[in-house]
Amino acid sequence: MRVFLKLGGSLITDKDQPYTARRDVIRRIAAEIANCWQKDPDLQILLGHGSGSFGHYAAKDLGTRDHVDSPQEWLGFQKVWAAAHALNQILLEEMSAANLPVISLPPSAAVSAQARKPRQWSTYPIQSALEHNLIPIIFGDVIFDEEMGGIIYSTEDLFLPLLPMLQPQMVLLAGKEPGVWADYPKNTRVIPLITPASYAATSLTIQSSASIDVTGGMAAKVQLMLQTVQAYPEITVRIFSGEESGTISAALQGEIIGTTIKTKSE
Ligand SMILES: Nc1ncnc2c1ncn2[C@@H]1O[C@H](COP(=O)(O)OP(=O)(O)OP(=O)(O)O)[C@@H](O)[C@H]1O
Ligand SMILES: C=C(C)CCOP(=O)(O)O
Repeated sequence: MRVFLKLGGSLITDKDQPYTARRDVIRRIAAEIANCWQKDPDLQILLGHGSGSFGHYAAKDLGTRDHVDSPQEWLGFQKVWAAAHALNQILLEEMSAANLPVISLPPSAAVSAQARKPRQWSTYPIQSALEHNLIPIIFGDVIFDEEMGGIIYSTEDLFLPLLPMLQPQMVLLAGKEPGVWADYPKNTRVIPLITPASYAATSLTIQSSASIDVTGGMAAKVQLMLQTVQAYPEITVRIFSGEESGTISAALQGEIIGTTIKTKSE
């Protein structure tokens, strides 16, 4: 089984406190992944992580989401890069401490874009790492763009172009919400299943993040995941909370959890 797993910034950082990682949560998740990894030799994981109160805070202050031009903005671009990579370093430390064979393949060094569309990405290292039983890590990062100067790709933006080559069976997005709320921000009812047809037929309240965030929060996540299942109907997407112990391993083992996005009902 090949899985793309995103650890959302809302889970691995305190998104309301600048530059604050939740090390205890990251450590517990690393142990859960390690447990699944040891039990299932066929499990292949592309691990992605969001930027939470690291990259998003830097990007909000410096305005780097869609365009970089002036010398000042380029210095801002570097600051967002530094923030995103600082969080990646913490992830690497905790995953390595759990004996997971992680290898970080930073998108800023591998991807180039043109008018926000990925133009070039040498994905062979990711493919080769997966085939040789390593766990490649990618993360929301700054990207050099031939037209816009610099932009930011979220982890979900990065997952999308990798689908045709890597063909995962599942895309798991773990955050702090138990799923997609039908009645956000009242938050009394999680939507169990979203299909392209059900999404088109309902007017759901799916919005951006309540915290500082430059990549569109839940609204962008759901839209990108609908694109995912429309293009690759065999993929199952789950959006769920990784807050409770055992939820990441349950999702990795294929349990139905949170909100499922699929072309048809299960
Ligand atoms: N209908 C909804 N259901 C759930 N969350 C919603 C909804 N509408 C808006 N949101 C907001 O979107 C947030 C989730 O998106 P966010 O981008 O913060 O997740 P993440 O991927 O964990 O973070 P990051 O982008 O830092 O990696 C929720 O915490 C909430 O504030
Ligand atoms: C803000 C930066 C650098 C990346 C955002 O990626 P995301 O947290 O996956 O949305």
